[in-house]
Amino acid sequence: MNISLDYTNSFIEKHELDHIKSFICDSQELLHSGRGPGKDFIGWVDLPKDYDKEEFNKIKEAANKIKDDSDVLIVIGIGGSYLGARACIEALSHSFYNILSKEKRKTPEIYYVGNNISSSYILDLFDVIEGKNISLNVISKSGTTTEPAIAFRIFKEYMENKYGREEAKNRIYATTDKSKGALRELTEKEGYTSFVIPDNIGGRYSILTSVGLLPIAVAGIDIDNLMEGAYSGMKEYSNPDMEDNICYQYAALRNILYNKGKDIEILVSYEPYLYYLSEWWKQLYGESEGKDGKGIYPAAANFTTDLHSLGQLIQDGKRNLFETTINVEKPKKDLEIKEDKLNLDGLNFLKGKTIDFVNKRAFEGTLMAHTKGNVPNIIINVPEVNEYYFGKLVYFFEKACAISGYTLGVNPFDQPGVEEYKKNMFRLLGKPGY
Ligand SMILES: O=P(O)(O)OC[C@H]1O[C@](O)(CO)[C@@H](O)[C@@H]1O
Repeated sequence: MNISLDYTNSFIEKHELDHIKSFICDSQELLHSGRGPGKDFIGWVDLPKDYDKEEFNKIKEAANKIKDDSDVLIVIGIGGSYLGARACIEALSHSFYNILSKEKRKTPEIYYVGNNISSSYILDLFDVIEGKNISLNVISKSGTTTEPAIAFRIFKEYMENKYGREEAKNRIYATTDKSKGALRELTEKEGYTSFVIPDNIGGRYSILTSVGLLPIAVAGIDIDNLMEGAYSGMKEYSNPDMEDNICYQYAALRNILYNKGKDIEILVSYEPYLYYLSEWWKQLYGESEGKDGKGIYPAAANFTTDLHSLGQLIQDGKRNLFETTINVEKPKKDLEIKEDKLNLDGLNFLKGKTIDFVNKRAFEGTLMAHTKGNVPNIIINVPEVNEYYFGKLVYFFEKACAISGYTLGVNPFDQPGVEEYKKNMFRLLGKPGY
């Protein structure tokens, strides 16, 4: 059992892969030699082996304390300081995690703030957490991002009013740079328990650092197995021979398709619990590749839901897109369809089949239809969604993104374009200096 790649429906010929091979090889050399653009942000490459074990144990201790003394964990962060934790927690926890009874869930409810600037969202959350014991994890590498900074100001005050300043300090956990930034300064001043985001790992590559791991561990997810899966990916996906490396093949296929005018990639899944994995993936690929007037637009769709909304466009619209489907081979749970005496819905032909059996036929039918509609399809088969394979899949996407970005000729580790909206917003808000 392993993650595998199927590109038999990608409309890509062998000679096209042969042609791009040397470019992929150069990209691997750039990344592994540490001489490529953005070379100061490649700490994630060896992270699954070289991670700070002391910090890792500190994360587990803090997670246990939060599990013991809190009904709710509030996670403040945006982009790479938010999406990884949420992607993992949603993928590996109950579909209705927060509203499950405490006896069944056993771990704190988890809510995310600071990922938007909606006043209604914050005020509605106050209603949800009323009367509950709270811990707060504020996550920001720069410590200056507006959305989480505003949310933290509000929730810090909330915590201090609820618990008093001393106990609030006991319940606030800060994840930030080791020495720089406003959040680090505040953390030192207040004496919060804090976690370090390594200098050489950018936000969108930080899921397997304390950024993702603390909330993930609070949700009761086994972070040892997660790292083990990532480590397996680190070893397997460093094979320089593209023919034996599915991660490099994925990077190659995307570039070939992009060069043929397919500049939208739809990441498809048939499991709603993978919704936030797609959101995480969107940031990873969007921020890494979308620059210098280039880049594939990373879109996402959840089937079969979106077959009833986007399906028409994918089947018959402009042929500028391709699909990458995450196919979960073994469902986490399954249930059988029973016979109905009246059979008014005409579904008795499915008697004895399972819901996942139907889902898989929907996948196969869609693949056939979209391929017939000239949509190139790449399939990533994942044996099952558990900690191990989730960690491995994360590493697969991270490594493929770096290799794909270098092959595209961009620096996959910067994001200069994100500053533009901030400058305008600050000027409109009257921030000094803008
Ligand atoms: O952790 P920080 O510094 O608050 O940054 C959050 C996010 O903002 C960005 O810097 C820009 O969107 C992302 O790269 C990053 O993931």
